[in-house]
Amino acid sequence: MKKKTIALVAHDNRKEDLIEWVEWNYQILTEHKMICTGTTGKLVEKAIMKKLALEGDHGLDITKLKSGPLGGDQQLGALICDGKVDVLIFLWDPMQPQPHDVDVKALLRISVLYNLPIANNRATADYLISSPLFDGHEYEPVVKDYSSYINRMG
Ligand SMILES: O=C(CO)COP(=O)(O)O
Repeated sequence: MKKKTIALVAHDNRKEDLIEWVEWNYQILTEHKMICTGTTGKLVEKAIMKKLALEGDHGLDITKLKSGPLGGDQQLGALICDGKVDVLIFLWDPMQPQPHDVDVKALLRISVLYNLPIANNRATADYLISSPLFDGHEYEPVVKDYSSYINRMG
């Protein structure tokens, strides 16, 4: 089975939700690579370590980017442009304005542009993680052909 790279991101008011979801799904998640924005990553790592009763140098495949408002969303967007992310679980907060709203919008836009499977709420995250395409299958999203746009002369 080819490991997928799962990006996990949650705004502060949605972190509890994401961690609960991670606790439900840690067995599947730990079969893949995880990449998170900074604070989310620390919480995800802590939750999985607790589930697996791990300590210290745990060997989990989890990358922590910068915190979202400090550029983590943009780092993740760049990885998506480079085809380095397979799935994005991004529980964003619909009830609170974010100081980095433009970065959030950019991350969502780039995810749609590259036809990335994205979940912005737990129900969709449940559907994604239980899809046969999530575990055990290769899946290459079809990306629209932008060559005429790339080759335009202005
Ligand atoms: O703000 C975020 C996404 O927009 C999440 O960042 P943190 O995981 O660092 O809290």
